Amino acid sequence: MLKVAIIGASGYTGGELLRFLKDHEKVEVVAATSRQYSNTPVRKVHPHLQDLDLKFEDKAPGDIDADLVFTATPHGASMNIVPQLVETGVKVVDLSGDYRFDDISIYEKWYGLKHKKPLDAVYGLPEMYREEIKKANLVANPGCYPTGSILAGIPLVKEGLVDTIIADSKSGVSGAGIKPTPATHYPNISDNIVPYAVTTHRHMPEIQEKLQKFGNVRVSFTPHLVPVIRGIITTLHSFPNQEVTSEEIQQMYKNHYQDEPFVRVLDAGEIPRLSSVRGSNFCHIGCFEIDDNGRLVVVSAIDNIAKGASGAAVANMNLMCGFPETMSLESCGLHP
Ligand SMILES: NC(=O)C1=CN([C@@H]2O[C@H](COP(=O)(O)OP(=O)(O)OC[C@H]3O[C@@H](n4cnc5c(N)ncnc54)[C@H](OP(=O)(O)O)[C@@H]3O)[C@@H](O)[C@H]2O)C=CC1
Ligand SMILES: CC(=O)N[C@@H](CCC(=O)OP(=O)(O)O)C(=O)O
Repeated sequence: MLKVAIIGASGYTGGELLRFLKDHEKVEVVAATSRQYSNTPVRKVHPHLQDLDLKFEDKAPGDIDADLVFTATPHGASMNIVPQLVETGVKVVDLSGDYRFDDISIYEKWYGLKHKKPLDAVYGLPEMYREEIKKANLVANPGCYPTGSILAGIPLVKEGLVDTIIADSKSGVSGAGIKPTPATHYPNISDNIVPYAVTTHRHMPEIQEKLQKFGNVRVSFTPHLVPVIRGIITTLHSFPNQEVTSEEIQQMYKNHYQDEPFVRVLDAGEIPRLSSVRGSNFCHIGCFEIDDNGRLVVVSAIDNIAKGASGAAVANMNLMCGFPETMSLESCGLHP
C-alpha cells in the first residue's frame, strides 16, 4: 500500500482528499495534519467521514513518514513546507498556487509575495502534462478557475482559431476555503451574485501562461461568487478568425478530448450544469453557440473542490505512482 499524508487536512480540499482516498484500493492514509484540531477525530470536522478511523495530528513535515504527501495548504504556506518534503525524497502534490508558474516573477507580481524557494514542478493538469506527471516528484495542482477555463480554451487556441479569450466564471462559496470571511458570510452571499477581483484575480495569469503553451492568446478573466456550495461554471467568449459552425466546433472538441477519462463534450447547444458534475472529477464542456456577430460561446462546468482541486490531486497521485488514473475517481455527479 502507498503511504499517504495530507497536510492541511482540516480544510475543504483536505476533507475532499480524504473522501476520495477512503476507498482507494492502493492507498493507506497514514497522517492527516491540523494545527487547530490535533488529536481530534477527523469525523468531528468532516462529519460525512464517519467511518474514517483517523485523528488529526499536528505534525511537522519532517516528522511525516509517507511515500506521497498532499499539501492542502494556502499559498504562501506551501512554500515553507514543500521544499522540506521534496528534499527527503517524498513525492508531493501541492494544491496551492506556489509552484504553478514557470515564470516566478509573474507569481510574485500577482500573489504579492516573494517566493522563498522556487522548485521545478510539473503543472498537474493531466489533459496537458500526463506523461510529465508520471515522472514528477513535485506536482503543482492547478487552480480551480484555471482548470475550467483552460480545458474550455485549449482546442480553440491549439487550432489557432482565436487570439483573445474572455472567461467569465461563477464559483460556489467553498472555493474560498473553510474559514468564514465577510465575503462568505450568509447575508452577504445568499440571494446575491458578487463579481470580485474583476481585472486583478491571480488566476488570470495562470490561465494565460498555460493556454499560451498552445498558441499566442490574450486572456481576460472575471470571477463571480454565487450562492451555491460547490461548482464553477465558466462561460468562455471568443471571436474565431474564420467562419465556423457550432457543429464543427463541437466536433473539434470531441476529437480533442476523445481519449480523456474526465472530460465530457456535450452536444452543440447543450449547456453544462453544475449539478451534473457536483462531487465528481468530471469536466463537462458544451454550448458551442455562435451569434450573428461571430461570437462563439463555450461553457464548462467542474466541481471546484473535486476536478478543481482534490479529484485532480488524486488523479495526479495515481499517475505519479503508476496506478490507473481513474482509480477511486469514477463516480459521476449528483444531479439534481
Ligand atoms: N477550495 C477550493 O475550491 C480550492 C482550493 N485550492 C487551494 O487548495 C489549498 C487548500 O484550500 P482549502 O482546503 O480550500 O483551504 P482551507 O482554508 O479550507 O484549508 C486549509 C487548511 O490548511 C491549514 N493551514 C492553514 N495555514 C497553514 C499553515 N501556515 N501551515 C500549515 N497548515 C495550514 C488549516 O488547517 P489548521 O488550521 O487546522 O492547521 C486549514 O484548515 C489552497 O492553497 C487553495 O487555494 C485549489 C483549488 C480549489
Ligand atoms: C470562490 C473563491 O474565493 N475562490 C478562490 C479561488 C480558490 C483557488 O483555487 O485558489 P488558489 O489558486 O489559491 O488555489 C479565490 O478567488 O481566491
